[in-house]
Amino acid sequence: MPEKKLIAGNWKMNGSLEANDALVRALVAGMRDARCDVAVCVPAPYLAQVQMLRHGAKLDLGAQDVSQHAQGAYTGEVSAAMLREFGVRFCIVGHSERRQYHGETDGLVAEKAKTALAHGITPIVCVGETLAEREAGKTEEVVKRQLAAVIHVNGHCISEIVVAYEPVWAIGTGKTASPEQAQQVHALLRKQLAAATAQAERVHILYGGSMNAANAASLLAQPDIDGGLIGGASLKAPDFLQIIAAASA
Ligand SMILES: O=C(CO)COP(=O)(O)O
Repeated sequence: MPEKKLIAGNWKMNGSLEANDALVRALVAGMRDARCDVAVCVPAPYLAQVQMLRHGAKLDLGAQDVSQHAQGAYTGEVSAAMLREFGVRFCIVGHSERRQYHGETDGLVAEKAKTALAHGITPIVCVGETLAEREAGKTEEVVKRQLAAVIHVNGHCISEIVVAYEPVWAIGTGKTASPEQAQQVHALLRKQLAAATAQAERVHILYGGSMNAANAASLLAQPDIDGGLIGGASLKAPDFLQIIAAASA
């Protein structure tokens, strides 16, 4: 497993100048002793604000999506080069909300991951099954297919990605995968990475889906859970700081 765990907040479409200011100041003040890596993935209009607020702190900046195109006539899109100008280190790609509401396919997600890597941004590649897929016994098939698309496109630099296992049925529902359920899938993903790179042990595989202050420690204790991608609980500084503390233990 990687040397340090990674705790990444996904703010989704939440925040305001005022709320972000209070949240980031509280995080920066509260995470001085963190022994894990910490990032917040913020809505694009707030990148400049958070870049300024985090100045000098160990808090890394992330985005929630990136265009697969370099530049040009793509109204509404944000390029990887633009993200780099704001000091973005991570970018979520293929979140289930983008797959579900914006029709993102495995192929598109792989293109986005490739574009991010080409610009020195670490893609946080999200995979995960829906409830119907889990109940049909298709969890393994689905996550393998989603990860395979990214491995296939990225080839040799696959060890530079972060993978996030986010079972769709656990996102924003308060239903967390049990540590054993999550570990089972994480171990499968690790094995799949190991078939593609000798560096699979270095790759962070994060768990996401109703991770919170109460359940973080037991999830993070699993051998193949190298951190978390946290939605709701990343919007409350005390909760997010408790998760950071659990990952620092
Ligand atoms: O989708 C998620 C992170 O990307 C998880 O969201 P919640 O933590 O709100 O369930």
